[in-house]
Amino acid sequence: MLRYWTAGESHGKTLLAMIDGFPAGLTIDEEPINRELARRQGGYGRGGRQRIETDKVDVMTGVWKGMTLGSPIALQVINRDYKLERLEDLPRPRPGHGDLTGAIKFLGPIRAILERASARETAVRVAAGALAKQLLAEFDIKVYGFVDELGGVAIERPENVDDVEAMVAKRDESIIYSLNPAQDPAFKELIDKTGKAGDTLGGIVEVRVVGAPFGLGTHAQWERKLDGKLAQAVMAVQAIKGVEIGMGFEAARLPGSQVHDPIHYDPMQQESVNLGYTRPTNNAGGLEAGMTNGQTIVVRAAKKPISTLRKPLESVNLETKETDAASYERSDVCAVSAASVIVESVVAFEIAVALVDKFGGDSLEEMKARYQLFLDMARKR
Ligand SMILES: Cc1cc2nc3c(=O)[nH]c(=O)nc-3n(C[C@H](O)[C@H](O)[C@H](O)COP(=O)(O)O)c2cc1C
Ligand SMILES: C=C(O[C@@H]1CC(C(=O)O)=C[C@@H](OP(=O)(O)O)[C@H]1O)C(=O)O
Repeated sequence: MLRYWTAGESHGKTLLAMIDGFPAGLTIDEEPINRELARRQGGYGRGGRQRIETDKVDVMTGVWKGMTLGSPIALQVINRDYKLERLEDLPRPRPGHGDLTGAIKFLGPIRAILERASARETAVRVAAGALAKQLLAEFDIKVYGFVDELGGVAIERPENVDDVEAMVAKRDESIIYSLNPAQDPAFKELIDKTGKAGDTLGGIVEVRVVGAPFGLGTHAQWERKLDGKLAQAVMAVQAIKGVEIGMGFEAARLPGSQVHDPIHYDPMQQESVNLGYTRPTNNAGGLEAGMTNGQTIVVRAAKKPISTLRKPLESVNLETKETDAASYERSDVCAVSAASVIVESVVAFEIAVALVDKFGGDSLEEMKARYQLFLDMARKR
C-alpha cells in the first residue's frame, strides 16, 4: 500500500514527507520535483514569505544511484524562515483558522496550532505528488491543473485545455504563465484592490488526469472508492471547502438524460487506454461507482479566501475575553494559483496509490507487466 505522511511546522527547521510503499526500480529525478515546488511558490497575491523561501527537495532515503529501492522515501524541504523558537503566541484567534478551536482542544497556545495548520506544509505534499507523477509517467498518465475562477470571476480557459501534451508542456515551463491569473492585468488589479482594502480572495481550480486505465479504485467497499479517496485528499488541502467530480453539483439540477454519458464503441481506439469505449460526454469526470472508466478524470475544488485579514474581523482576547480585532500576521492575499498546483499534486498521489493497489507495488517492472497483462485481458473481455 502506497501512503505518505508529512511533518514540520511553518516556521520550524524543516518539512518532511515520508512515503511508504513506493515501488522499487524507478529512476527518479529531483529537478522535476523542484520545478513543481517553484510552481507552488508562484502566482500573484502571495505575501512576503515566498520572497524568503526558494524551496528545494532533498531526497534523504529510499534511493540508491538515483533509483528507488522499495524502502520508505523521506523527502525534505528546509524552511529558510526558521524562527519558531523566537515567535510569540497570538492573543486573539483569527476567524477562519484553527486558532480558537485548536487552542481549546489541545489546551495550549494558538501558535502550536497555526504552525502546523499552515499551508506551508503543502510544500512537501507537492514534493510527494511530484514523485508520484514520475511513477504515473511510466504508465503514460498525466496530471495537470489550472485556475478556473478567481474571486467569483471566471477565468478564460486556456485555448488548448483539452490538449494534454500542450498543457503538460506549459506546466513544465516551471510556472505556467498562461494559466496564471497574475498574467491577466484584470486579475492582478482585482488582487491588488482587494489587498489594499485589507481583504482576501479565493477561487476555483480544476485538475485533470489523462491516461488512467479502467478499474482504478473499486465499487466494492466505501473506503476504497476512488471518488471518495480523491475527495478526501483534495478536501484535506488547507482552505479547500468544496470538491466536485465531473459535473458535480450541477448534475443535481438536470435530468438524467443530460447528465449520464452514453457508451459507444470505436474499434479504431481499441489500443488506447479507453479500450475503444468512447463517451461523447464526460460528465461523470472519469469515475463511475468509485472506479476509473477510461476517460479523463476531472476534479474541481473551491478554495475559500485567505483567513488572515489585514483589516481583521472581530475576535476575542483569550486572556481577557474582551472583544477585539483578530490578530494579524504576515499573510497572502490570494493563493489560488498555488492551490491549483497543490490539488494537482494530491490528486496525482491518490492516482498513484490506486495504480499500485491494482497492479502491485513491489517493483516497477512487475507493475508494468501486470498493467500490460490487464490491458490485454480487458481487450478480450
Ligand atoms: C497555498 C495556500 C496558502 C495559504 N496562505 C495563507 C496565508 O497566508 N494566510 C492565512 O491566513 N491562510 C492561508 N491559507 C489558508 C489556511 O492555511 C487555512 O485556511 C487554515 O489552515 C484553516 O484551514 P481550513 O481553511 O482548511 O479550514 C493558505 C492556504 C493555501 C492552500
Ligand atoms: C509559507 C507558505 O504559506 C504560508 C501559509 C500560511 C497559512 O496560514 O496557511 C500563512 C503564511 O505564512 P507566513 O506568515 O510565514 O507568511 C503563508 O506564507 C507557503 O506556502 O510556503
